[in-house]
Amino acid sequence: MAFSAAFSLSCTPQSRLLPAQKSQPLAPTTSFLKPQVTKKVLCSPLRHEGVSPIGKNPNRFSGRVKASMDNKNVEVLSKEHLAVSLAKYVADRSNKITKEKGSFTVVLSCGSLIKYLKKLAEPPHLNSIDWSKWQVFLVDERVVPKDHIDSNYKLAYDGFLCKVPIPNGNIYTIDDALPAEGAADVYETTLRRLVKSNVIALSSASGFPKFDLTLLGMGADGHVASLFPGHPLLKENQKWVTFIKDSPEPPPQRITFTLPVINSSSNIAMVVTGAGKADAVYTALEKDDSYDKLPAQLVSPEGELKWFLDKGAASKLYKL
Ligand SMILES: O=C(O)[C@H](O)[C@@H](O)[C@H](O)[C@H](O)COP(=O)(O)O
Repeated sequence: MAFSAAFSLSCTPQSRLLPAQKSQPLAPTTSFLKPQVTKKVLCSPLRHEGVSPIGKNPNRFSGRVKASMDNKNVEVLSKEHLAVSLAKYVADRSNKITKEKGSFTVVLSCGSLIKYLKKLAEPPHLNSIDWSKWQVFLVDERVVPKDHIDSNYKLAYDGFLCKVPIPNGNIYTIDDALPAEGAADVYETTLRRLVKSNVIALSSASGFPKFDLTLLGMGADGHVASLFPGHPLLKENQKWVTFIKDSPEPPPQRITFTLPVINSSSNIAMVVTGAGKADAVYTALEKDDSYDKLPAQLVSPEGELKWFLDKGAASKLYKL
């Protein structure tokens, strides 16, 4: 089969059965954040939930800090808490949607996102999620062999997928024997077949496939999937999956879901960490009216959009 559900790869089969790692106690690193008053602040006053003062200093808190910007759903957390909160968010949706429709279609981007999924592979989520109902897709993939260091599949498999009991046949990867055009066409054909067989829903609003949950990272330039700022692919509105041969970030050849497919999702979580992304986060969350929008600003799902940020990524939103 050209479009393979691949498990022929580097992670040893035994690793699927390894007991989950013992979770580390959470470090009390998150400080109480004050709204920035020196520039236009679109966020309502910060709410802090479940936090408690550290020692005698009333301005230092452990736990999580929540912000709500207009209607935007944003959580600012320490990296460790981010992984905990993201796992709960994914598990809640998995449990609810699996109960409702008997399956859960999940789209993953790669990069640093994968390491923040680690808590899903630990109790209680490891045992409470019905992994057999997961159908997993990659929002973009580099056109390299699946065992290549640049392969998104390899990253996702080694970092997450091989640690949870998702059936081999439910993970959809590119045909790495094909050039970029062919790999994109075959991936789209597979999505169309899965829509026909009701594995993937179709959005009645857009006519594009409607995944239950899309988990996205964002580059420092504001790119999502392999949709880069100013690139003509951002305007693609017919294809479901397309290709790029001049990616500004290596490797140059990739396939990617198009924006209408991403935006047809029922739920999207943007998971962004690091101070190097603070400018793009600021633009994406606070500059609704900019003319030349960043790809991340164009992410607007039919359902819910939630941002998970660490303090570094949120540092232009608030004065720390
Ligand atoms: O293939 C890719 O390059 C990824 O899918 C890409 O879209 C990634 O998600 C972002 O670049 C963020 O990556 P980081 O979180 O590692 O910065």
